[in-house]
Amino acid sequence: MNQFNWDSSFLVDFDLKTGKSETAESSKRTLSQMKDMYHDVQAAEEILKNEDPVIYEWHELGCPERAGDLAFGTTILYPGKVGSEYFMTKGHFHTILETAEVYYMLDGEGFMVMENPEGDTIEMPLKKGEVVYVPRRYAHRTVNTGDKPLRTFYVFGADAGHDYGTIETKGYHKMIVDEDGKPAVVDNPNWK
Ligand SMILES: O=P(O)(O)OC[C@H]1O[C@H](O)[C@H](O)[C@@H](O)[C@@H]1O
Ligand SMILES: [Fe+2]
Repeated sequence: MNQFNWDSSFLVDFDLKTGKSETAESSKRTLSQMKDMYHDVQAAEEILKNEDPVIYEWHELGCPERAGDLAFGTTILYPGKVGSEYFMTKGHFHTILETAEVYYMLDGEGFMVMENPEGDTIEMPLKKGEVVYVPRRYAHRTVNTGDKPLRTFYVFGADAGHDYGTIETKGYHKMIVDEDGKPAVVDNPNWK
């Protein structure tokens, strides 16, 4: 569904408090759809016995995947943990690896966890009012270390594409866990 004319101008609503939009389509990922991304599989199974929580939702405009266009929207990542690991997005490389992205932090606190194919990693702490620049070639995942939703507004080159497979099979080098009530960056023992 594409209700916007990307060859003309248009206006769209985004509520910069809630991150929600009346117009943009919303999609969600629940724990059952991404339980294998978490380190503590047993903790994930325990939660899923009682409920299948929404981990995050995002609003997008169905931008065509054309070079030169800009895709943008918002993501709302809910607070919570699976074992000691904070709720996070699935994360992806861009299929066109040389595509950067910016995220403006509307609310909340957390980390942008990034890594490139060479294994260089960046764990950038984020708080409300900051813009994080995700450079070309870096996979990116948002982690919510706070107790309220982490809300971001994002923009990236629309032809970038999403490569989920690499992260699904290899995982990330680093993970963000709760250590005595504070977020800590640790090596992911499951990294392949
Ligand atoms: O693609 P995920 O890692 O699941 O995150 C979901 C969405 O969140 C972000 O805001 C991105 O900019 C989107 O491109 C992405 O599809
Ligand atoms: Fe991206």
